[in-house]
Amino acid sequence: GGGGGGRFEFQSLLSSRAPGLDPTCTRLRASESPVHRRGSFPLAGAGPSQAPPAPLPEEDRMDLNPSFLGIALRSLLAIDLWLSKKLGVCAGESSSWGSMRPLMKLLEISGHGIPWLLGTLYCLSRSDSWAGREVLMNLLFALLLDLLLVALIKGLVRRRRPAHNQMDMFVTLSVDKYSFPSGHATRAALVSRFILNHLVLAIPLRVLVVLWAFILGLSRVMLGRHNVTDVAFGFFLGYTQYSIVDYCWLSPHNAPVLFLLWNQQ
Ligand SMILES: CC(C)=CCC/C(C)=C/COP(=O)(O)O
Repeated sequence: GGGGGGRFEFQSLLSSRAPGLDPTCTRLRASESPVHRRGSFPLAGAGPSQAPPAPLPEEDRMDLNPSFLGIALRSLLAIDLWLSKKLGVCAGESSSWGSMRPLMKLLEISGHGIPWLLGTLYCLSRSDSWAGREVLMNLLFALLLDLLLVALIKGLVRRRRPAHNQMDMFVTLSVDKYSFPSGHATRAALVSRFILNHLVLAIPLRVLVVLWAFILGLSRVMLGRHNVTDVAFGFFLGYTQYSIVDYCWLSPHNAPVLFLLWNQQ
């Protein structure tokens, strides 16, 4: 990793073990030692009358798998940090695409939770049809579910934002100091799937909605707010959240109290 954050993240991966103790090596040594002890490999000078190799004990065979997984995860993390640093071209005014920063920040506001929540509440208050109210009530439920799940995962994972990020975001919650997953990416995927499923739009507008979601996700990395994996997982989570909302769809039949309460406002 070139940047401070990347370097630190690598170091934290390495320093999670005792100094000089590489778990990969430790595992390999642990796996090798019983083999050697049992003389499973033909040794130089060993006669042909040597007994056939004893099968590896169960725990030794299983022990190799986590190290492969570990190596794969560490490689993915290394690629993630490297690519995110490369793509963070609007991270500061002096960055190579620094002049695009205001535009990226405008995009950031377009996917922020506050305009979406306030906009939905406003439309709900103006809506005069049951059908419209039902869709908006579910959009509100989707937005709140999204905020809750993202805050929960951010608080559990606690992945720091990239070191090159400037923390100058418009209204944040305390968990927003963490970066995994990107709340803008979850909202972009959730809201765009919601819109595509519940609004009748002409094809060019549908394309625009998908483009907005994609560019918003990309802009998170370009602004240096997130690593690529934060955004990729955010898209996945937002897409899945829509399935949850669709499954639990609120209607006057299954949530009559909610609709009656709103009606009396
Ligand atoms: C204050 C409210 C209602 C929402 C916070 C929205 C926010 C700032 C999310 C962080 O998004 P990223 O994880 O993409 O940076």
